[in-house]
Amino acid sequence: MRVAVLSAGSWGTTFAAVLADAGNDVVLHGRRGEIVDAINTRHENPAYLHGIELPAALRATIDVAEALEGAEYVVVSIPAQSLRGNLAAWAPHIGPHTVVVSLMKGIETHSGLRMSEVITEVTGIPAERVAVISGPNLAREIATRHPAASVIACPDEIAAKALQDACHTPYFRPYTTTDVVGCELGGAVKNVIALAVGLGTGMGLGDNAQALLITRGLAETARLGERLGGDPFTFSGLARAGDLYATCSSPLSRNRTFGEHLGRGLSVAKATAATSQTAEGVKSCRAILDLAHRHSVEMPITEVVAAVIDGTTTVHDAAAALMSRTPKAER
Ligand SMILES: NC(=O)c1ccc[n+]([C@@H]2O[C@H](COP(=O)([O-])OP(=O)(O)OC[C@H]3O[C@@H](n4cnc5c(N)ncnc54)[C@H](O)[C@@H]3O)[C@@H](O)[C@H]2O)c1
Ligand SMILES: O=P(O)(O)OC[C@H](O)CO
Repeated sequence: MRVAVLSAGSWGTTFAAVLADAGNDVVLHGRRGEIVDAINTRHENPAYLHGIELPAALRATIDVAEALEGAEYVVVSIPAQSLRGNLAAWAPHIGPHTVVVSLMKGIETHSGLRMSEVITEVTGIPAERVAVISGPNLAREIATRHPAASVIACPDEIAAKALQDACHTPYFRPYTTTDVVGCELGGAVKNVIALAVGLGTGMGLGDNAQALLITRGLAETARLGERLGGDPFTFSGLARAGDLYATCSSPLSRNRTFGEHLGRGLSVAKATAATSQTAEGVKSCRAILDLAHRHSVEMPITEVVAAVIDGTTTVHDAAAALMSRTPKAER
């Protein structure tokens, strides 16, 4: 398959390597000439995956039209809030039969739309040709070719199966589903829960608090997912429980690390300055909360994370607010 991957950040580069290892003809688009040159000549992305050898067959270009020329799949991996603007510029170069694949885990702030919804809205490509890949996929581990699994969600099962074949390698095992809503919400909300776990870790609240946040985080994600039409099975699957667990427990997670900075007393501005890569939960948490309010879904952890990020509460008041909620039955 001829595949374009936009763009050469940590997950874009890693997934481009997976696709190249699976035997596809992959062109990766990068915005910085020095990264593109390093990928083409040294087979390394020093800015995002320092010290990891990329497949020799993987090509990179700074010219997005060149990357998109003849692509059967266009894989998009940029910060969620920049998707709409970039897509509008890229759309004229995307072929009429191309399948667009989102690797992004965020919700658009002003519209509350999921990434696949932004893609269909901006490009006019029908939902049957828009797929989402989501799961416990810490980029650096996969780039190192450690084993991982993920979920390909697409309303068209045949399209999902074709993409599954295209990205299956000895170290990357993709499953398929038609539950796009459940997969995308799982990926976006786990970032917010990882921020909460990071907050608790930074404050030194211990492992019981971490388990509390992960488990009740899963419960509030399931409430939102169910209300928006997600499949209950997805809640226990790779794109929901699996990704939540990996992100909340790994020091590689940018969201968890961002939360840790806040828990140790850094301001949002200082934590942002200390974070060179995308921590999607920081911007998406307010959009997720707005979505929850619109659909009358209670999300107490997301509520306090959004308040900490907005600066309307302190991390200590946030923890106290969660613990002083009215006791109730577990469900
Ligand atoms: N890194 C991971 O382990 C991982 C795994 C699964 C999903 N994701 C998701 O993939 C998406 C991308 O994350 P990432 O880890 O590759 O981020 P990253 O910060 O490592 O890379 C971001 C990429 O987007 C480009 N970029 C930044 N701002 C841009 C803009 N305004 N317009 C166009 N391009 C811009 C950068 O040049 C870079 O190539 C996020 O939604 C993230 O949640 C990441
Ligand atoms: O580093 P994070 O927090 O963006 O998480 C990366 C992946 O989404 C884990 O699956």
